[in-house]
Amino acid sequence: MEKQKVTAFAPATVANVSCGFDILGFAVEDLGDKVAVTLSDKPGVRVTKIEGDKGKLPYEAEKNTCSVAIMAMMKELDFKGGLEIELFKGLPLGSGMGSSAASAVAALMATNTLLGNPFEKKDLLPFAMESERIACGAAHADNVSPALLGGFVLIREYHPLDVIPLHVPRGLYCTLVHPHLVLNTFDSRSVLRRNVSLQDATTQSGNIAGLVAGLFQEDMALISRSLNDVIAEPSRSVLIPGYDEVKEGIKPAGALGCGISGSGPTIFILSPSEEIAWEVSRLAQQVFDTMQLPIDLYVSAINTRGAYIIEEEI
Ligand SMILES: Nc1ncnc2c1ncn2[C@@H]1O[C@H](COP(=O)(O)OP(=O)(O)OP(=O)(O)O)[C@@H](O)[C@H]1O
Ligand SMILES: N[C@@H](CCO)C(=O)O
Repeated sequence: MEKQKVTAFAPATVANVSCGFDILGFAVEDLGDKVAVTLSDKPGVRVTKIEGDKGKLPYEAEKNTCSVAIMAMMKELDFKGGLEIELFKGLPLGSGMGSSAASAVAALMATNTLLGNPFEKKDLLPFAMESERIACGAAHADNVSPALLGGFVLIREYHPLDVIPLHVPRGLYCTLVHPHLVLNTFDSRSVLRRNVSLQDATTQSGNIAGLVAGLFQEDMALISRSLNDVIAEPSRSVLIPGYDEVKEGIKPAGALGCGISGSGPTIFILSPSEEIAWEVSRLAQQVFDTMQLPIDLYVSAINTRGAYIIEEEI
């Protein structure tokens, strides 16, 4: 029987993971956006409801990442019908937790199911990337890929797109420290140096290769040594108060390392156990209490499921 309305969820994601600028990301559990898509007799795509955004997100179909992604999909399918979108934001905007990506991926999952699954899950990625272009000016895939597929995902190449799911080591936990600041990805990209020295390119390549090997070998010490970013972190960390203090405090407590989640201001910390992930969250809280800057803290295993359907209504 034909479905009329489908609701989907897509999780928060940590892009870059230090050394993997624009080419690596992982998904987080529980936190995320929900999108419901309903068939309509009126042709075209409309955003009819947005909750949880404090009135900040656009209803115009050409500006909201949900509708931009769906329109890219409809164009590919030559689908001329009507769709209505309801967005329930669980993620803060401009947080570095892949907020724009989660909306787009949830919208695509719901629409794909509503239309009878014309695409495999991974084939939804190009449509989600179009929405990132609208959100921040660059069609980067390091949030949308893990939001869709779950786990750690490597984008080996963009042209043509070559997306590689990686192994998730047992016991790996993540702490997210979200200072109450807004950093738009567009602005955080504009502070990046346009050129990278040969030495930095070599260092970064060694670390990304080491990180990928460390994930597959479940070698926590190798993961720890590889969490080092010489390309984006030096320009961006100065925009995040408390970043250096958190970085300094967490390793003696047993964490593997930390970095800027996506374009910030959220800081991600990787730990080899849930216990250590909670311990470093308390350390981060102390750092920000001293500065009297409010934060939200999340402790999560790595989400290996990615986006999923919550409900189908007939
Ligand atoms: N459905 C949507 N959800 C979130 N942001 C959206 C949405 N539609 C449009 N936008 C726009 O995208 C921008 C938010 O994206 P931005 O990339 O800054 O945040 P983010 O996704 O949390 O960060 P990051 O990509 O670093 O994880 C805002 O300018 C917002 O208006
Ligand atoms: N790779 C992107 C991720 C944004 O979340 C950036 O660092 O700008």
